[in-house]
This record gives sequence, C-alpha cells and structure tokens, in this order.
Amino acid sequence: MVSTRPPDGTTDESVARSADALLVRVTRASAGRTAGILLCAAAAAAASLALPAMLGRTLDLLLESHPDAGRALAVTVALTAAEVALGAAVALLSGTVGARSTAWLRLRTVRRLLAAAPRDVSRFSPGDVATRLSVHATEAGAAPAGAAQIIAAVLAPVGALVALFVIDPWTGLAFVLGLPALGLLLRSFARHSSDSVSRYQRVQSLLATRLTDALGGARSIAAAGTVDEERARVLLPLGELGTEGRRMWSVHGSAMARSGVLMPLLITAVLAVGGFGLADGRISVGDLLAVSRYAALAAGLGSVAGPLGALVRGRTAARRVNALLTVPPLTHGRAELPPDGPGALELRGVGVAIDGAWVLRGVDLCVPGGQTVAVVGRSGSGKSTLGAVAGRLTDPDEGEVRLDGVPLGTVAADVLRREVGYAFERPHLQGATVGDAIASGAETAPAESVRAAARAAGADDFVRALPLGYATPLEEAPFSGGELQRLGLARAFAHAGRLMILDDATSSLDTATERRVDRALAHEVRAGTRVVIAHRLSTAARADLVVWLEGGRVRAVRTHAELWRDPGYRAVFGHGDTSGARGDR
Ligand SMILES: Nc1ncnc2c1ncn2[C@@H]1O[C@H](COP(=O)(O)OP(=O)(O)OP(=O)(O)O)[C@@H](O)[C@H]1O
Repeated sequence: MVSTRPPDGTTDESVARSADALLVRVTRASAGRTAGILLCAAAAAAASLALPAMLGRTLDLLLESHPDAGRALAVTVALTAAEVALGAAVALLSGTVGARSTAWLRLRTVRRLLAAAPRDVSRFSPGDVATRLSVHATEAGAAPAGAAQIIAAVLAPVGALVALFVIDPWTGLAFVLGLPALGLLLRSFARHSSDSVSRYQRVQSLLATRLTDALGGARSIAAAGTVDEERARVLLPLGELGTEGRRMWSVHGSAMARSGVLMPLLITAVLAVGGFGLADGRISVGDLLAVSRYAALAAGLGSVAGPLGALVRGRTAARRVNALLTVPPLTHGRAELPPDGPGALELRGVGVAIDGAWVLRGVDLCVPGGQTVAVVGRSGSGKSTLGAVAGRLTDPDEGEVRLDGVPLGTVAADVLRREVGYAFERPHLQGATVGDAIASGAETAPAESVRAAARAAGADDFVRALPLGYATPLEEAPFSGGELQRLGLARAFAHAGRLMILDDATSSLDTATERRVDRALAHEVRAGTRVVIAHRLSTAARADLVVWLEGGRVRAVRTHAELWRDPGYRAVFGHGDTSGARGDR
C-alpha cells in the first residue's frame, strides 16, 4: 500500500541539520573542480580589481603622452582578456560541477532507496520521489558551484572598496555609509526567500504525487467517469503553487529592484565625492576613472542576491533529497546457509508495525522444508506483510525469522537473493528483451533455464508467438495482466532457490494455467519451500499446510481439510457451508 501523503521532510529538525552536512559531502565529491571554480573566480575577481587601476594609470599616461603608455595599454588589454577567459572557465566548471553533484546525489539516493525495505520507502509516494530526485536534486546539485561563486563574488566588491579607500578615503567612506541599507536588503531577502522556496517545493511534490496516483488509476477514473473531478483534484494545489511562486519571485524581484535603485545612488554619491577630490587636486583624472569603476565593482555586492537565491533554493532542496537518505538501509550479515538445506522456515514471535500500528503480531510458525504452505485470510489480514518478512524484504519489528536455522538478518545479501525468490501480483519486468526479463535476477539465468521456466509458468506459448519470440524488446510487447503474472512466475522459477514466495502471483491466471503452474511447482521447479499467498480456495486445498491469518495474528495452522470444518475459515472464501470444500479445486 502506498501512502499518498508526501512526508514533510522539510520540517524535520534532524533532516534540516544533516542536509547541510549532505551539501558538504556533495562538495567534497567534486572538491577539485569546486576548488577550480573558486580559483578561477578569485583570479577573475583579481583581474577585475586590477583593471580599473590599470585603466586609470593608462589614461593618465596617455594624457601625459608618456612613453610607458603603450605598455600600460597592453597590460590593460591582457587584464580584460584574462577577466573574460576566467569568467568563461567559471561558467564551464560550474556547469560540470552542477551536473556531477546532481548525479552524485541521485545515485546515492537511488542506491539508498533500493537498499531499504520497500515498506520504509513506501512512506514516500512515487511522484514525490520523482520530484525530489529530478527537480530538487538538480537545485541541490547547483549549490556547491553557487557557494564557490558567492565567495568569489564577494571578493571583488570587498577588494574594490579597499581600492576606493586607497585612492581616496573619502570615496570609500561615502560607499561605506550606504552599506547598512545593502546589508538589511540581503538579510531580509535570504530570510523571506528561504520560507517561500520551502513552501513552493512542497507544493511541487504534492502536485507530482497526485498526478502519479491519477496516472496509476487512469482506468478506474475513466471507468467511473470522474475525469473532471480527478483533474480538479490533481490541479487543486496549482493555485497554491502559483501563490508561492509569485511570492518567491516577488521577494527576489523586490530585492533586485531595491538593489537596482540603491546601487546607482551609491555609485553617484561616490562619484560626486571623487569629483570634489579631482577639483581639490587630491586625485588625478585617471584616479577618477578608477574610482567610478571601483564604485561599480563594489556595488556588485548587491548582485549577490541572484546567486544567494540559488543557494537558498539549493539548501532547501537538499533537505528534501536528504529526507530520502534518512530511510534506513537493510543491512546484511555474512552468514551462508547450510548447503542443500531443505528451506525450513521458522518465524518466532514475529511482529511488524506500520505507522505505530501492529499489522502482524505474535506470529509463531514452523514450515518444514520442501512443503507448500498457503497463507490465507481476509483482505488486510497481513498476508503480504508475512510474505515480506519471510523472505526479508523487510525486517520484523519484533521476533526473528530463520531459514534452515540461520537468522535471515545475518545471511549475506547475495546468498539471500539467490536462495529466496519472489513472484508478485503485478511483477515489474526489467531487461531489454522478454528473455532478459525472465533471465534477470541475482544471477542471470541461462537460455535453457529461461525457456524451461517459461514453459512451467505457461508463458512459453505466448512468448514464442511474439514477432521476435524471446528476443522481442520489452517495450514492443504489451502484455495482459495474466501474461505479465506468468512472466513474473517464469522469472521466479528460473531462479528458484530453497524458498519461493508467491504473493498473489496467480490471481489473474485462468484455472487451466493455474493447475499447470501448480503441477510445475510440485514436479519441475527446484524442490524447496513454497509460501503461496492467495485468496483462492483451490490454492489452499492443494497446499500441504494452511496458515490462516486474522487481524495480523495467526488464527490457525492446519491442513485445509481440517480447517474447513470451521465456519469462520469457510467464510474467508465466501462459503457459508462445507459444500465447496472440494468442488472448487
Ligand atoms: N506501506 C504501508 N503503509 C501503511 N499501511 C500498510 C502498508 N502496507 C500494509 N499496510 C497495512 O497493513 C495491513 C496488512 O496489509 P497486507 O498487505 O499485509 O494485507 P493482506 O492480507 O496482504 O491484504 P490483501 O489480501 O488485500 O493483499 C493492512 O491494514 C494495510 O493497510
């Protein structure tokens, strides 16, 4: 079951703290290139700082017709070229660092999600995960380069201010008097921008979640004729997104506008003071030119608002990506399973809680190796949860599961996935071709095993009828629900280990195919223990043992024939009397 509520990672204090640590790790991953940005940006800042002084000196030398004027002019040209080249290098490096950092974040997050228990990952809806991994990872990935640029972007204005004091302290003083207003502007920008960015990103996730849900349920929506209602439901957060977006850009815009007014005023004031300095003979014409350029450079402090905004967005986005990284991974031990073990499965006091509620509790179960055990019960009684702990798709919150006497938590990951196989109601196929999809698993199954498994699962006929048979590309082979299930079963059969768990994996099969699959399970597929979760009476009737679950607890473990005497058991299959005990097999 998938929760449609996006978890609000941004309000979680610990997530917020570790998000900054995540950004530090991202930066370290591209440390060389990030240092390159810093160096190039610092060198560009140095070139732009040297340029006004050189320009002023060149002007003075030209006015004096000094013989050094030509050399000064050449240096000025070289400085200009260096500034442009270094700026281009910063842009190039920023692009690559951004792409690498984003890839680093995505890879790490995807690895973590794949290593975690599916039930822990299901706290996040698919749409939410997609938004965090696409949009938010990109914004967070841009943060390291953004931070390096900001540091360098501050260097030039600070250096320019120092230069103003060196040329004429009065011009520097005039600029400093305007600084408090600039400081206030940047502070209020960073604070307001962070709030609105966080809200904007949350609504982005909500929209994606609703859209993914709706796409998943497209058929139900069409059949129910509720397309308009669904469209309205999906688009409902759009208003809030618009509001937050406008708020975000209005904070940005007003900061830009205020700095746009403040900066020219400051430059004009500095120039006026410089003009008096020229009139008083304190500075030369060239110095006045340099003062005007340095005042413009120092005023560049106001333009830090742009990269600062990107950094704020990156930090907030990092929190959302980091929330995915807080999903605990399933850790594995190094234990082997005893060679040729029969697949004896033992659950002792097993309990599983989801969102604080027990969905499985006090389960004690011993399945001798080589048996087929059916798990039955009403919808929501905990059957899939039992299947998930039995093959360690998730860990129990209490109790222990053992396979051939070895606690599952201690078994090495490769051994576990080799020896425990699953087939599901709606299998997800992966691989380039249909044959690859059946072959893919802990170890790639050879072609003969793939065909044998497909025959056993009743898939061989329809696969061979495809244009290229087993070599048909997956995307060119549309399958019905029943065909998909048969391919999922074939994949499980091709990798059969000592324990196989079929979670509603035969629900869409016709009766004849189901019997064929049953026969194959008994005679053709490697002998081991089978846990078959099913709603069908026939499955329970053919199993060696039936585990009857009710409200997350084991109500009884007996043979189907024994249990059939209980009206409560018969009611699970919708039978009020015993007449159907044999008839539906
Ligand atoms: N990821 C989840 N988040 C929240 N609740 C969950 C989640 N997975 C299962 N549950 C809850 O746990 C209980 C048991 O679910 P489970 O899927 O194991 O039942 P089931 O017997 O297999 O049901 P069905 O026959 O309908 O498939 C249900 O009440 C279900 O709502």
